[in-house]
Amino acid sequence: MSGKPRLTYLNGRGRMEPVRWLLAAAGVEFEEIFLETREQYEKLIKDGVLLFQQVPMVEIDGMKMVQTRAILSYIAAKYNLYGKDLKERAWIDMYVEGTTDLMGMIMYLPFQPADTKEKNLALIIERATTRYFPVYEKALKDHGHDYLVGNKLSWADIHLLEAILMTEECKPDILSAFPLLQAFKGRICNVPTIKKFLQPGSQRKPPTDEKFVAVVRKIFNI
Ligand SMILES: N[C@@H](CCC(=O)N[C@@H](CS)C(=O)NCC(=O)O)C(=O)O
Repeated sequence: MSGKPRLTYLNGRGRMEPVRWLLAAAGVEFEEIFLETREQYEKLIKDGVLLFQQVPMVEIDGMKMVQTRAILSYIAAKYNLYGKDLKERAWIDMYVEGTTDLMGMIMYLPFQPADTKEKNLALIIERATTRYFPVYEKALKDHGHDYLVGNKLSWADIHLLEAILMTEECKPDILSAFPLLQAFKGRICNVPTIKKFLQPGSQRKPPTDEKFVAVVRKIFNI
């Protein structure tokens, strides 16, 4: 093995995308193994590689880590993106859980039946603009710094930018009533490692399409 973290998942966003974002923002190169068939997934289970028979799985520092949240907090702590003390960590956790909830709604949208999609899209837009974004807008205002927590880039900023870009894919002008989030987006997109990740040809994955939905259904029998 090269020493680089190795990510095992499907060739799409899903639950692995925040891991790709965090590693890329930390400036860490990583390798990826893409599951394309049910057989590949079953072999990993048979070989005892997946603790709970689920992916994402990330090989890092001699561990085969599963559970997205555990993977992300390990990477955040390892690369100094997890605050300077317990209180900063608690704030980062709260902000990240908020963006995780919002991104979860968006992640499931392409898997929903056509007749409920429109209703759920409207709910995502409502939740983003009335529940989640006001919190981050106020946090930036009250805090008065360029970042959500402390005066330094953290996992919370990286996760929020990912969520902003995902919600803009649902509604391009979704930030129109949030001037501080617009400025935040501009700043964080310009962090050199993130800027690189946002360029075409990076390991960032495109929005989930019908083809990817079909692969997910085939591999996980859903
Ligand atoms: N709590 C786990 C959930 C992982 C999960 O549901 N993974 C899906 C793919 S995105 C999976 O492996 N599904 C197969 C199964 O649960 O049997 C995490 O956050 O990583």
